[in-house]
Amino acid sequence: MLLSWTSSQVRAAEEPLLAAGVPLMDRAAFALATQVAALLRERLGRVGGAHVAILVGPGNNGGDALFAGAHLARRGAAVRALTVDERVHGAGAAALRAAGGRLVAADEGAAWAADADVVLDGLLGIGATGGLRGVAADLVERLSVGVRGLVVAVDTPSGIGVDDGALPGPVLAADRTVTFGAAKPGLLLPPASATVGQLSVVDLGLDLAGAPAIARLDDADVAGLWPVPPADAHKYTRGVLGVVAGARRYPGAAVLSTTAAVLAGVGMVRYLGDVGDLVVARRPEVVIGVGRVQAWVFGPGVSPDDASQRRRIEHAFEGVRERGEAAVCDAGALELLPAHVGPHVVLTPHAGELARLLTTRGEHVDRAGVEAEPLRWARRAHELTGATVLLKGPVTLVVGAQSAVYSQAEAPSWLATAGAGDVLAGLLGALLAGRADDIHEDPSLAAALAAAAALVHGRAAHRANPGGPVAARAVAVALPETIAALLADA
Ligand SMILES: NC(=O)C1=CN([C@@H]2O[C@H](COP(=O)(O)OP(=O)(O)OC[C@H]3O[C@@H](n4cnc5c(N)ncnc54)[C@H](OP(=O)(O)O)[C@@H]3O)[C@@H](O)[C@H]2O)[C@@H](O)CC1
Ligand SMILES: [K+]
Repeated sequence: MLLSWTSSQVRAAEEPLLAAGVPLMDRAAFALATQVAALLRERLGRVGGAHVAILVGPGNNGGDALFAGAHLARRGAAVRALTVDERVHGAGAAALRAAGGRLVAADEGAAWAADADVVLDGLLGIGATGGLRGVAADLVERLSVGVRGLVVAVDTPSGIGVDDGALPGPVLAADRTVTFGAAKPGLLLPPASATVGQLSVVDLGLDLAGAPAIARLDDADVAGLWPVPPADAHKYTRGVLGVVAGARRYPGAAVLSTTAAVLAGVGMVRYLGDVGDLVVARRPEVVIGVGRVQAWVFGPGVSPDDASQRRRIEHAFEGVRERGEAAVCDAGALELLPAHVGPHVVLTPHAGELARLLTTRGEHVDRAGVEAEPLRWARRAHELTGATVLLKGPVTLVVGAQSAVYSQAEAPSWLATAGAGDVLAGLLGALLAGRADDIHEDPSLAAALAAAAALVHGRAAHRANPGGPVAARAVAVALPETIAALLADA
């Protein structure tokens, strides 16, 4: 599991080590230089003679970059540091000069940086207040037009909202971010997370206190959460999922959500709706009609003005309230959500649907507003409804009980396709049904399961067609192998 910690938590953990004389900056800079040298060897076959540009801000972030530059200069790289402020980390600048590197003013070095093999962005780290200003902002705007080489961000892409993932000004998008001590929330949160590239965390031996801000599950976590049937399992002990989905106008959503649930390995799926004939023709495992269930999927392909589906969903919500059945509330069912539910109900809106849901509850926000501050609005929806909220997007965020926040970024952009949400709903429903008793005991588990479903959804899309277009049905079909691979590697 990747955990992230706020800048003040990181500073608090650094303090006792710095007081004890632990050379944190040396460690950070050495690890950074080692990674950059490896990238140069990969790209050019050598470090000697490579052109390395360093963007140097006024604080310790610039210091890290200068010391890393000194290491690279000693290995034969041609290193130029572009300064944006009169203040420059003194010892770092001296080390770079002693190693043969040069310091130049930003406007003098910008063209050289645009053509360098690697650009190290050490303008700002956790000391950033607001977006980049002045010369630093001008330099980044100029380089954002295009740099030939790789961009490596030092600790964070300079100028992101380190704790909230905001993009308050220009940011040079990185190919890789080498972050020190611990990941920071802004590296995992949209929209800033889109500027991070590949994330690498350098362990500085920090003893981080308090709860981490945001988590990202990995494959082993998901394998640990998966409801693997014991030897004496039968279909009812494995969980029964009720699915209220689809209509004559939207039959595909019913087929896709039930298919995903069956292929994710639930004990049984009961379908409620008007297209049972089509569902059974595609998935003969599905049982039509009412009966006892442990969890529900409401909403894929349901219009709120469909009176019969509406009745079924409203009736089923009584079971959710009275018997604590877990539920996925998706698409059309979001408009049928009762005023207040518990975290065992997982909402799965995209940004536009979340904006609508919030608006009906008195908030003033539109789709663009949700996209600019997704964590803020997912949190708000959790506070207002009591539900666990899974906000779909290029990065999926989950906010649940006990301040749980997850950020999952496995989905390829190809997964932004019709029907993908129906597959996610069915897959998540299968997980909720399979762990219904545990959710009963601890409703905050629903958030971890929602994050797990997002990871599996993304992995299944990769497996269905690595690096290329993928149809929703193919994602569902890839689920059994994807889950088996996760469990085998655990
Ligand atoms: N702590 C440690 O032991 C370790 C820390 N490490 C490293 O230190 C980094 C943190 O260093 P830091 O605290 O010096 O802050 P940093 O990010 O360099 O920026 C502060 C400077 O930027 C300026 N500035 C602020 N906002 C601005 C803006 N929008 N636009 C323009 N300028 C702006 C601000 O100016 P001021 O507001 O004071 O006028 C101030 O001068 C951390 O990210 C990691 O890389 C590692 O070596 C491991 C050990
Ligand atoms: K930086």
